[in-house]
Amino acid sequence: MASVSEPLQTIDWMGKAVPVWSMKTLDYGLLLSHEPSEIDKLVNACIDEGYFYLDLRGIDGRRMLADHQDTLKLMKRFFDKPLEAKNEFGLISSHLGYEPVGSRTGVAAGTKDGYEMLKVSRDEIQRDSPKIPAVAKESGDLQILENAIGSCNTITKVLLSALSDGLHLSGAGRFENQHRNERPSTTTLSMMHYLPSKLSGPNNIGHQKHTDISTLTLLFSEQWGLQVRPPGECGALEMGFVAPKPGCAFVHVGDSLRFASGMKFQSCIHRVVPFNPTEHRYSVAYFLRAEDDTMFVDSEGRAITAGQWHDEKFKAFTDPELWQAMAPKSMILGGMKEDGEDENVAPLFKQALVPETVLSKA
Ligand SMILES: O=C(O)CCC(=O)C(=O)O
Ligand SMILES: [Fe+2]
Repeated sequence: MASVSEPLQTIDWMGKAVPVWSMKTLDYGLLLSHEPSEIDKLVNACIDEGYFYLDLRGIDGRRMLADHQDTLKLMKRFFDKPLEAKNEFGLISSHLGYEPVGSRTGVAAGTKDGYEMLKVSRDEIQRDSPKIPAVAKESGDLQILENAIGSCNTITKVLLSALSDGLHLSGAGRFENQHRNERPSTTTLSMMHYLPSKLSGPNNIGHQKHTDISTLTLLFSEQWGLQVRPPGECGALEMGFVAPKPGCAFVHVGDSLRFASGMKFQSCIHRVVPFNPTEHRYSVAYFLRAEDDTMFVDSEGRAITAGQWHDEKFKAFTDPELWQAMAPKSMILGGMKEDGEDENVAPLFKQALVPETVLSKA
């Protein structure tokens, strides 16, 4: 497998030099015009890395960047509200509703996650009275959410269409045809707020290592914290940061697209660490997922529907750490292989967080 994958640079994080991995940049306008060389570059990014930047600064994508800024303002207002208001409906289903901090496993051994999350599904936003907490339904909010979901949906379908061209798929075999809006799916917009460690406490840290369930993930974050393990010859390489890039979104290939490509494409192995434990970090991920009854063959050779894969993996995300460790690795990492173990980051956090904890008790 040809790979990126020399780190261009390193960055100092918690007293260590950590790689900053480079990523290819794809141009949204060129993909929309079906420019052959850009389509080749896209297919190669999915085969070689399973992630890339998508440049949205041209006239076709700029609208999405504006929608994202509106979403960020909405999120900041929402996450500032009292827990009871945010949790008005709780988690209605795995892809719709509010998840408080600590609902899943964290990034360091023995911890839970360090973020709260509001999810609004594409199916739900198309209903007459979507079940969204009243504090995210104030004047203009619904329009903001609809615009963001609509923009993300269009962009991810443009990517799918370019990939179908690149793989010479036709008719019902094209990827877009398994992602029709009117068929039930778990497609959703997830808005995440990572708390500063002083507020989350030392036992709630980051976002565990995983691959996404989705077909494609369009991820917006202007702040550092996202790390990936690039695929290498013998398994994924060392975890390293990827830098936020102005005007660009991150795109991850998820398990469903890896399965649909017959394992030709890589799923992106990633996690989130508190790059700066004193800051609030906000990120927005649109998970484009296949229609629930789409059939795949997973990395264990099982025939499975997109709906079933989603439910099994969502359960694995929320299972206690011990159960997760006992489950086949093909679940959390979608069958992607790793070269060696990740360093256990727990001791780094212990050192860094103790003074904060002591301070807050003083
Ligand atoms: O917050 C981020 O930057 C990434 C979140 C993520 O990996 C996910 O929600 O699947
Ligand atoms: Fe993810």
